[in-house]
Amino acid sequence: MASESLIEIQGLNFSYGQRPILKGIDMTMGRGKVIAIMGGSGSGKTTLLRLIGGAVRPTSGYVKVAGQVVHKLKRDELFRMRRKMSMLFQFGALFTDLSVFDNVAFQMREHTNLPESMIRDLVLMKLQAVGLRGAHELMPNQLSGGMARRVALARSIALDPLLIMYDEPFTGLDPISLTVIGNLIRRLTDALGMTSIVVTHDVQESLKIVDYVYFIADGVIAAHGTPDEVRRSVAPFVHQFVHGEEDGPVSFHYPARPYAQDLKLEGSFA
Ligand SMILES: Nc1ncnc2c1ncn2[C@@H]1O[C@H](COP(=O)(O)OP(=O)(O)OP(=O)(O)O)[C@@H](O)[C@H]1O
Repeated sequence: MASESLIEIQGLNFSYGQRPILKGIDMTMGRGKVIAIMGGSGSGKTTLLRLIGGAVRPTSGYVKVAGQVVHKLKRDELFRMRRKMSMLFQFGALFTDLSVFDNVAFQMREHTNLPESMIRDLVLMKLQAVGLRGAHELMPNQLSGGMARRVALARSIALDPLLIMYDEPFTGLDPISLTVIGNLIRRLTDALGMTSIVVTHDVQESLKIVDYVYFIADGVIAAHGTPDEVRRSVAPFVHQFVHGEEDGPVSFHYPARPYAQDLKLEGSFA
């Protein structure tokens, strides 16, 4: 029987060279859920997505997707697994010389033997899901930023993935497009029974649409919980993040020696 969780991460450690980036991460992500991963810049969020996608190997521990340990898959098995995952890194650019329709059709033509008539129906269905069926003949340079993201979203669901990973889906959007993209992530996840992982700094927007949040700081899970638990949390780190406070456990200041010492040194130059 298929397990309820799509992703299980156990004791995951990862280093770039000698530098530890992730230190003993444990996570479970259920099917049909939208999960946010938040944390300061450089805390290892994108690295975590790369580990889930099998782009890099853990130093120890593992990531299991649909019951399979990703780093133990053979090359062809990994490619097959990746076909079930979509990764929207900074909302990957569209092919500029292909129409909206052809952008969405691209992977279907590459990876399936479906007849063109069926591809047409499927592409229009995917575009309908993101509200852009009427825009299928446009070229990418005729789209607004928000529309381009919706096309990228339609393209990412072309092959009915089990999992979509979004890296910063809200960056640079106006407030209306931001809500549209957030709601689409939620609705598509529900309609297609996928799992969505959203790496984001946009706390308020993501709390509206996600089922669960993990906060990463210094390579460990600093806090986790449902949006309600996160909103109510008095943990200083979570509070600072949710309320966008400049200083707190995540320091505003780059580490420095005591101020007085620097001032004294400066004086000695006179
Ligand atoms: N290929 C690489 N080689 C060496 N170090 C790297 C490499 N890629 C990333 N890093 C380092 O690993 C750390 C984690 O990077 P990562 O991109 O996972 O952070 P992040 O949490 O996604 O940050 P941001 O929110 O700024 O995108 C950073 O300090 C970064 O400098």
